[in-house]
Formats: sequence, C-alpha cells, structure tokens
Amino acid sequence: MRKSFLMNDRIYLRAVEPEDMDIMYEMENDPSLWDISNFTVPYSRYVLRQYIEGSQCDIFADKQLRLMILRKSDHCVLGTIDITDFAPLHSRGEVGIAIHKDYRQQGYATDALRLLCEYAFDFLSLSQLYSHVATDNEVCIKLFTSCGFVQCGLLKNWLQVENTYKDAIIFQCLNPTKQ
Ligand SMILES: CC(=O)SCCNC(=O)CCNC(=O)[C@H](O)C(C)(C)COP(=O)(O)OP(=O)(O)OC[C@H]1O[C@@H](n2cnc3c(N)ncnc32)[C@H](O)[C@@H]1OP(=O)(O)O
Repeated sequence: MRKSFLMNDRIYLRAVEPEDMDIMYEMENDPSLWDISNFTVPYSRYVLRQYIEGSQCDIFADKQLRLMILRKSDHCVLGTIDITDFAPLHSRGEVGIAIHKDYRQQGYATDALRLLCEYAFDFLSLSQLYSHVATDNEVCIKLFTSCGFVQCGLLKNWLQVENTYKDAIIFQCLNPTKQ
C-alpha cells in the first residue's frame, strides 16, 4: 500500500491557502521571530497575497516549499514549516520552522519536522536538509537534535540581533538511503 506523506495521527501539513493570510500576517510581523529569520521588514498583506498566489507549492518550480502545520482534530493552524534555498544540483534545502506561541510545548514542531523529513527523503529524494540555529535557541537545538539532525559546524557572529552578534550552529540531516 502507498505510504501517505505529510500526515500523522495528530497533525497534517498542507500548502498555503488564501485563508492563511491572517495567521501568516500575524506571525511574519511578530518582531520576536525576526532575529531567527532573515526578515528585516514587516510584510504587507499585499506582499503575502502575491506570495500565496504565485506559489505553485512545487519545490522544483519555486525552489522553496512552505507548508502550514494544522491540527487534525479541528484543522486549527499551528504554525509553518518550510524548505528554502533549494539547490537542485546538490539536492539539498534549508529548513525553517515556527509554531504560533499559543501552541508551543505540545510536541507539534517535533511532529512537523519528522513529517517534513520523511517527505523530503522518501518522496522528493533529497540528499540532505540543513538548518541554522542560534546557539541560545535551546528549544530549537533540542528539536533538531531529537529529529536526527547533527551539529556539523559553528558560524561565528552569524546573526545580528539588537546590535549584537550571535553564533549559529549548522545542523545537517543526511538522507539515510543516499549514503
Ligand atoms: C532553523 C530554524 O527554524 S531556527 C528558528 C526556530 N523557530 C523559532 O525559534 C521561532 C519561535 N519558536 C517556536 O516557534 C517554537 O518554540 C519551536 C518551533 C522552536 C519549537 O516548537 P514546539 O512545538 O514548542 O516544540 P516541541 O513541543 O516539539 O518541543 C521540541 C523540544 O523542545 C523542548 N521544549 C519545548 N519548549 C521548551 C521550553 N520552553 N523549555 C525547554 N524545552 C522545551 C521539548 O521538550 C522538546 O525536546 P525533547 O524532544 O528533547 O523532549
């Protein structure tokens, strides 16, 4: 029987829909999330609408993949997870994740990252996923470590946050079937 991807017994991941505009607007414009991303400016609804309309949700066409994380029982949006900087030649992409503050500490990020890895490796056949995590983001370090990512480097002064620089860990997860 064909395996179903992007779903477990608690959550599922799906493409961004126009009705996600409000929660995306709230999360993209939360300054506490800016230092963990490369955002430097607020996102307007206009820009988000253009992004949603322009996205084919095909990593090979878009060179990135953004998925919404939803709870299965009531279809509540919990957060987002994405693969960016997809490099087809090297078959790798960078993972980013954010869970809305109301739904943290319930294992949803762990579920979502595991589902994304399964989809990336078993369906898309990517060779590897990687991420950059600030050394003081202890929750995120636990998250990536528990999902099989391995620390493979340390970038000094990688993130500028409020006039200071933070180091970032590079995590890698290699597709076990491609080694
Ligand atoms: C590469 C990147 O994307 S870096 C940026 C990551 N995103 C952010 O920092 C945005 C703001 N933070 C968030 O959105 C969330 O806190 C996330 C995505 C980091 C974690 O989401 P959650 O759903 O809360 O994580 P989840 O419940 O799956 O827990 C992951 C691990 O962290 C631990 N954890 C979660 N919250 C806490 C906490 N407040 N204190 C200590 N440990 C915690 C969990 O016990 C678990 O560890 P374990 O597997 O060893 O038991």
